[in-house]
Formats: sequence, C-alpha cells, structure tokens
Amino acid sequence: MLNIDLSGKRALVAGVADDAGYGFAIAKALAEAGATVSVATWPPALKIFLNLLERGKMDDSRRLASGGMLEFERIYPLDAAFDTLAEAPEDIRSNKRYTETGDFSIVGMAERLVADFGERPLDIVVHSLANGPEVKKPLLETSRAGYLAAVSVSAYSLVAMVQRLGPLMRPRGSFCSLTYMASERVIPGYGGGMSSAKAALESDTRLLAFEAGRKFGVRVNTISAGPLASRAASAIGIIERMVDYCAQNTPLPEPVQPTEIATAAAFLASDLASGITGSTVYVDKGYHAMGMPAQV
Ligand SMILES: NC(=O)c1ccc[n+]([C@@H]2O[C@H](COP(=O)([O-])OP(=O)(O)OC[C@H]3O[C@@H](n4cnc5c(N)ncnc54)[C@H](O)[C@@H]3O)[C@@H](O)[C@H]2O)c1
Repeated sequence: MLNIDLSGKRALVAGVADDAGYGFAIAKALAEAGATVSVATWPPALKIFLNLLERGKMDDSRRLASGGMLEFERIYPLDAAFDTLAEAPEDIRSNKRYTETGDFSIVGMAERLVADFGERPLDIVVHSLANGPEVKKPLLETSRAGYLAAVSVSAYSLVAMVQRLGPLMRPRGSFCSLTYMASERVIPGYGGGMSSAKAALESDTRLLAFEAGRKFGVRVNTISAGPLASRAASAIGIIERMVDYCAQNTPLPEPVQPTEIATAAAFLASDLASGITGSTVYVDKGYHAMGMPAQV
C-alpha cells in the first residue's frame, strides 16, 4: 500500500492559535503521518492558545487516530509582519502581549529553531496565516496602509519565510501555504486587498518554487482551499454565506472539511509529491471548475 509516511520529518506550521482553522488540522494530519510538529503563533493570540491547551479545552481535537495526543514540539511566537525584531515599531515591542515572548520576528524564529534543533532542523513548513485589517472594506475604499498590511502579512511573509527558513531545510523539504480563489475570481466582500494578497501569494509560489528549488532543493506549493468558518474567516463577516453558497453549488455539494485540506497538505509535504512544485492545488470540492451556479 502507498502510505503518507512523514516519520523522521520535522514540521513547522505557522498560523495556529486554536483548533478551528486549517493550520491546526494540518498540524494534526502531519502528526498522524508521523511527523514531529512545532507551531508558530501570533503573539496577541499566544496566551489564550496556551491557556486553552493547558486547560485541556482542545483535548478532543488533539486526539490522534493512533490513540495518542497531538503534541507540539515547540510553540514559537511569530508576528509575520516583521522579518527582524528591529523592524517592529516601539509600540509593538513594548506591548504587553509581545514583551513576554522574546524575539517574535521571522529571523528570531529561525534562530530559535537552530538553537533548539541544530543547523538544518526542518523538512516541512506550512504557512497558514493571513490578516487584512480592512478585509470588510471594498477594494475601492481600501487605504494604502490597509492594502499594504494585507499583502505584507498574507503574502510577503511567505517570501520571507522561504528566504529565512530555506537554508534550514533538509534535502527534499516542502513549503506549502493556503490561498483562496478570490485571487482569480471576484468574491464580493473579500476586500481590503486580501484578494490581491492571495494573487501575489499564488504568483510568488511559482517563482519561489523555481528559485528555492534551485537554491535549496525544496518544493513550494499552495492549496486553494474552500471556505471554512475559522476565526480569521469570521472576520470577513460573510463566511457563513460563502460556505453555504459553495456547499450548494460545488460538483460535490457539501462543505469542504478541514481534514480534506489537511490530508492534501500532508500528501504535498510527503515524498509521494516529489514531482509537484509551483502548483496551486484546489481543495474546494471542485468549486473552482464551475462557471455558473448549480441552482438557477
Ligand atoms: N477559512 C477560509 O475560508 C479559508 C479559505 C481559503 C484559504 N484560507 C487561508 O487559510 C489560512 C489559515 O486561515 P484560517 O482560515 O484557517 O484561520 P485561522 O484563524 O485558523 O488562521 C489564521 C492565523 O493567522 C494568524 N495571524 C494573523 N496575523 C498574523 C501575523 N501578523 N503573524 C503571524 N500570524 C498571524 C492568526 O493568529 C491565526 O492563527 C490563511 O492563509 C487563510 O487565508 C482560509
């Protein structure tokens, strides 16, 4: 039988702060396949996340098919808006939710990984984070600052992570991010430059696959996931409508499940996908193939 076997591999999933989003589901699937998993969490959400873990509030979702529990090897603080600590403005650095965490930049995380595990500690990196402060605003009303913030956190952060974590990857390593179809089709309500950020993320996936493939021998892919009412997506304000609409109009008329995105991510991270790089892989019950609503 062909099995997804990630035993002996170390993964980092950036963008996990609860058990409701794609990052958590992916972390769990990677662990189910045998990988050791660390996560990176946005400092403003870190305390609540640690608290939920400590109080056993996520124990049900942490239970693995094998009977064990999903354990995180490390939980790193990460604000993906900053490549180095020096770039973070003073009000962020002195903010209570940040002061306790130590270096929360991308470089800081890379240095901690090396300090914790040695020179080339990683096989798998999953980028499962996004933020658009003006996501509820139409593009026509989006400010320059809001647009650039969305692109910085949701797209450039992948470039920065491949730059800084690429040298830490063992041979045949894999990067994967999460994108959304609003990059290529109009999804009214997905505003604030988030659609632009996803378009950049997908385009960068192709170029990074080429450059990082040649430089580090790694693969870079992105999963275009169907809608899910995660914490981040709830900020959009219309996520329930997006989920319902897709469930009614997809070739497979049911909501996409986080586990379906997660198993695709585990496959892409595995050697079974050794020929796949630079790809946008749709895991959306086929919605991307539709040109007209199913119910007219
Ligand atoms: N939920 C959907 O409908 C959907 C659909 C397609 C793609 N996606 C993508 O999936 C990925 C995961 O999102 P999700 O919907 O599972 O929600 P989520 O809330 O589980 O994940 C988003 C994470 O990003 C983190 N984050 C926000 N700003 C950050 C920053 N500056 N630095 C570091 N972390 C930061 C949040 O704390 C959160 O943990 C995102 O890229 C999202 O755009 C989501």
